[in-house]
Amino acid sequence: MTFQKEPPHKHGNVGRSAIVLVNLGTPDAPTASAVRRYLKQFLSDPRVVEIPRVIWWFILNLIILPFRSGQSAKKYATIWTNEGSPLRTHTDAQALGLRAALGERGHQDLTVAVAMRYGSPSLPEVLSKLKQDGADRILLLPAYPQYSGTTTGSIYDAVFQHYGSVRNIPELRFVRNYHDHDGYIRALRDSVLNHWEQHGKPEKLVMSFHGVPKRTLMLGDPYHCECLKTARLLAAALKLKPDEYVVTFQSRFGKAEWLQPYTAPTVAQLARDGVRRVDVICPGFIADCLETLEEISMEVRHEFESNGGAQGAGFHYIPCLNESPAWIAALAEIAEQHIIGWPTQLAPSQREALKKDAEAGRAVALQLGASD
Ligand SMILES: C=CC1=C(C)c2cc3[nH]c(cc4nc(cc5[nH]c(cc1n2)c(C)c5CCC(=O)O)C(CCC(=O)O)=C4C)c(C)c3C=C
Ligand SMILES: [Fe+2]
Ligand SMILES: [Fe+2]
Repeated sequence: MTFQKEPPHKHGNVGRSAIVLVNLGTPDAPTASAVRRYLKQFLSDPRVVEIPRVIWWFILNLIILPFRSGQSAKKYATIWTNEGSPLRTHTDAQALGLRAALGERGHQDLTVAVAMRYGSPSLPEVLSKLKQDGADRILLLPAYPQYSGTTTGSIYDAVFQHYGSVRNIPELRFVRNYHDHDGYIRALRDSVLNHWEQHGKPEKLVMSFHGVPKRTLMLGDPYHCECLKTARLLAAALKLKPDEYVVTFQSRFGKAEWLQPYTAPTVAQLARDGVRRVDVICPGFIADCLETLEEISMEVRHEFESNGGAQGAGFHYIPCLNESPAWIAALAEIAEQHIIGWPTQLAPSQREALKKDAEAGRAVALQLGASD
């Protein structure tokens, strides 16, 4: 193991605190080549696909990437905006909102950055940049309310791997989950109630979560339990009776069994059963993306309508929390609960002292021949 060359430690420099909002990632463009690059990195992660590496290499490179890249690119094209991928723009907006909300709570000495697990801006590049900027306390805040080894676990992997070659590692803290956090549940409840105030209440609320292979549940992944707990808390907050909502799992990939019941067939059955109005919410996604805007709002809507559901007004997709004020406030609460003890609330005199310390540190470093 070789460690990166780093400037000498700046004696007396208290350093900065930072929060990194980490989301899954998205292609750089809605083209087959950009989607291929993204899917290759994503689907090569052994946390995401647990098939022996050699076998999977052939399936991925000879079957999945050649066929899926073009198909997925067409889907991405239907949701792409002038600003780019919705997942990326919502995550950026959330980080800006979080920075402002924490500032209002007195945490002015705090950087908020965005990183993506796959694609850009990558975790290693963001963590390196934070180090250059003098951050020596970092909170990693995954954009996943429910923990899964396939998502949250993989972010942890990437962070550990990055620091494996770093000599002077910052203090690291990780948010593991917030599937039952009051602020998150309240933000979801408000979003549903706002929708119902404008459009009336449906006969059935479908709470659709991204699926994972059923095998991961059997092997100890807590994701399924955490989804069910979120659903139960949201139903209670909305005072829903058990027959007024259903929990489903979407985005199945491959031939193996995934968590059931599946979203699309469930919604089709509701239409065939004569349910006249269905609302779908995706509480596991905090930012709208391909899986919500295309799969739910287009494909699953089509399932509903082509199985006898009312055209147009019978199917409603309730958007993700995105940058809604209630969600930004909840994010700030979640972050604040994880940065206890960090010097982020500085009085002007303390900030002045910190600056002097940093300057003194720079002077020492210069005497030692450091370049910055
Ligand atoms: C192949 C296995 C996959 C697992 C396991 C998986 C878990 C998982 N994913 C999310 C969140 C998102 N997934 C998104 C897209 C997406 N997911 C998979 C596959 C698995 N996901 C693929 C192949 C894709 C790419 C699109 C496609 O080709 O169909 C997205 C959207 C990204 C975007 O750019 O908009 C999100 C978000 C979670 C939360 C999760 C497990 C809990
Ligand atoms: Fe996924
Ligand atoms: Fe469970």
